[in-house]
Amino acid sequence: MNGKGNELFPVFFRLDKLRIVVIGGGAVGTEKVGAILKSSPAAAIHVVAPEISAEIIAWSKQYPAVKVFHKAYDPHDLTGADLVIAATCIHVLNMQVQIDAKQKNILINVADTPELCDFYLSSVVQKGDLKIAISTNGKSPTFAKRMREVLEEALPDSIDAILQQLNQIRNKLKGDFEYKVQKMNEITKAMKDEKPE
Ligand SMILES: C[C@@]1(CC(=O)O)c2cc3[nH]c(cc4nc(cc5[nH]c(cc(n2)[C@H]1CCC(=O)O)[C@@](C)(CC(=O)O)[C@@H]5CCC(=O)O)C(CC(=O)O)=C4CCC(=O)O)c(CCC(=O)O)c3CC(=O)O
Ligand SMILES: NC(=O)C1=CN([C@@H]2O[C@H](COP(=O)(O)OP(=O)(O)OC[C@H]3O[C@@H](n4cnc5c(N)ncnc54)[C@H](O)[C@@H]3O)[C@@H](O)[C@H]2O)C=CC1
Repeated sequence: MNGKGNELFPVFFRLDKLRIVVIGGGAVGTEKVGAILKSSPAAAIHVVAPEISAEIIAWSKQYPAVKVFHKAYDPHDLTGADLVIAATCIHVLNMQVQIDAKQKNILINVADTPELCDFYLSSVVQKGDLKIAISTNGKSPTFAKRMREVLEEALPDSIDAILQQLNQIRNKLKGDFEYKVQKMNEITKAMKDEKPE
């Protein structure tokens, strides 16, 4: 393996509780906002740019927490933000947004400069409540996209039914933590042992 491999730590944000500010509303801004809304339709997203795509405008009408601001960036746009995505076509402007965000201790993704990112977006596989995030450590986003397609195809939609059943069992289990761990491990053992045909 090349170097130390992928050292990113994946987490899953509750975006209904956080505000995201996206600077830039062109092709990449649209791709990022679309990816966020696909996973988290209740995400509070402010998009700031002189030109904002028709798709983002449509989303701002469809999703109550998406707001658009037709204006050039200024640092006040970051007020109240928990996460920022800098996705303008102007490299020095993206760098300035990164400096401003760091000064305010806000986590930032700079679309054209992975080195300046505090976090990357991932490819996302979803089957009901099951969600799998894929990262290539920035090495090949296209590989991440293809891996998503492979997993979307390989995992049956019915996998969510298993998850729902396990949740029902989990909620009914009486006993201490150790007992629950042991019981849930027993019930799910076949998932690990069964080899696909
Ligand atoms: C580092 C990262 C930071 C971040 O943006 O978060 C980043 C950076 C960059 N992407 C670039 C290009 C492309 N990005 C995509 C697509 C996606 N990019 C996404 C994430 C990430 N992209 C993060 C790392 C993720 C990882 O670990 O792999 C995905 C997974 C999630 C999402 O964006 O929602 C989404 C797929 C979603 C899906 O379909 O499942 C495509 C393919 C396409 O659009 O079809 C291309 C063109 C082909 C190619 O380059 O491969 C460029 C060069 C720009 C230029 O050349 O000008 C940079 C900058 C650089 O690398 O310098
Ligand atoms: N991370 C990723 O997945 C990818 C990143 N990129 C990078 O993303 C960058 C953006 O590319 P595109 O979206 O295709 O450009 P674009 O030209 O489609 O959109 C640029 C956006 O920036 C806005 N903008 C310009 N001046 C501004 C200002 N002063 N304040 C606020 N917004 C301003 C414009 O109004 C427009 O909405 C490029 O540098 C490209 O290298 C490209 C592909 C994928």
